[in-house]
Amino acid sequence: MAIDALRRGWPIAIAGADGTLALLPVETADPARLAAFDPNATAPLLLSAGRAATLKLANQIEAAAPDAAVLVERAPWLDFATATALADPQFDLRDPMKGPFRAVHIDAAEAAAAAIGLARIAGMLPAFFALPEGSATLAITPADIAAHEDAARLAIATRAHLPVSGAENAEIVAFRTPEMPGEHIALLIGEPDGNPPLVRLHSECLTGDVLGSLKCDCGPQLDAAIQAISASGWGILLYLRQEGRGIGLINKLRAYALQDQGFDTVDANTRLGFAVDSRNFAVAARMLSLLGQHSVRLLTNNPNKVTALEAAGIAVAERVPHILPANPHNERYLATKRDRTGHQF
Ligand SMILES: Nc1nc2c(ncn2[C@@H]2O[C@H](COP(=O)(O)OP(=O)(O)OP(=O)(O)O)[C@@H](O)[C@H]2O)c(=O)[nH]1
Ligand SMILES: [Zn+2]
Repeated sequence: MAIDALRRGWPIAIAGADGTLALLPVETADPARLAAFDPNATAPLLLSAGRAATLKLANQIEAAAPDAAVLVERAPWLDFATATALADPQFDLRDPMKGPFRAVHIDAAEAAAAAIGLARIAGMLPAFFALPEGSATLAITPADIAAHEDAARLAIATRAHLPVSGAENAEIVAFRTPEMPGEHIALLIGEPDGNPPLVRLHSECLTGDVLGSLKCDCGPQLDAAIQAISASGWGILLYLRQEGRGIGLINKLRAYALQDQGFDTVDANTRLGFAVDSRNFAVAARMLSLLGQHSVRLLTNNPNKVTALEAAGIAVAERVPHILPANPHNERYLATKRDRTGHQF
């Protein structure tokens, strides 16, 4: 409901333990909606720290996590067009920013943090006009927002035999929660043989998986995972609906536009105001345990996947490298993964 409202450019309110915020999303608002929401033009701008640091907003923000909340004072000249330029990095290089901007204290810190998280879940830019709101307003809570990604709420919805080109003996199992927009999928390949299954956690990548994008390694990794699992006798491919490392397709494509300007995959995420990796691998652990698997051999080059799975209660008996040949378009992306996000190549 809240995601729907934000996409339509409607204000929402979030009631946290330390206060409530009424929020109008910058991405889908317009000057008329802003005037209706904030007739006195006093609402400060809620941004994320990554975005604020990019705008050279305040020194102390450099140290904050990229997806921490920052409140920017509403200077008289900070109109809707300026707010859009602050929210959306696509014009950063073209339009030098106005300023100076000043960060102000956030009273409703829990609601502010939840708002930044909700923007990511909704696949939108993390930027809102924010007004303090009395307790009479109908508001959602941070817990309502967290429920969207609560692995414990996942359940198996249905399962069916699904022969695929790389593995004829396969079964698809679909999972969902009441809140989450997308369904996660497991593809069970082969017959259990008493050994821990060979498992691949594949995060959705529409551009790579469906269109054959050469910018990343996802498409070839998907095909190779099915082949490797099939060849190993038995195992499980989890297809996780965590497009763009959890920021959604539109935001990933915004990150690609920044990469066209020369930023790498890490800096592009930060400039947009997101963490480098927003994925929640507790979801994968929950799926495996619903499938009765508590120990796996994991196909990955990403040590964070091993750590996250183990933290969520799944033993990783072995990490099996999953390295595919580079091409001229993804060479830099793979080098960035090696040099900046700890991937082992
Ligand atoms: N935000 C963002 N996401 C990207 C980019 N390139 C690829 N992705 C996403 O990254 C995810 C792919 O990561 P994976 O291959 O599952 O995992 P990994 O962390 O690279 O680790 P491996 O298991 O070693 O492959 C998918 O959700 C892609 O959509 C990018 O430049 N920006
Ligand atoms: Zn990809």
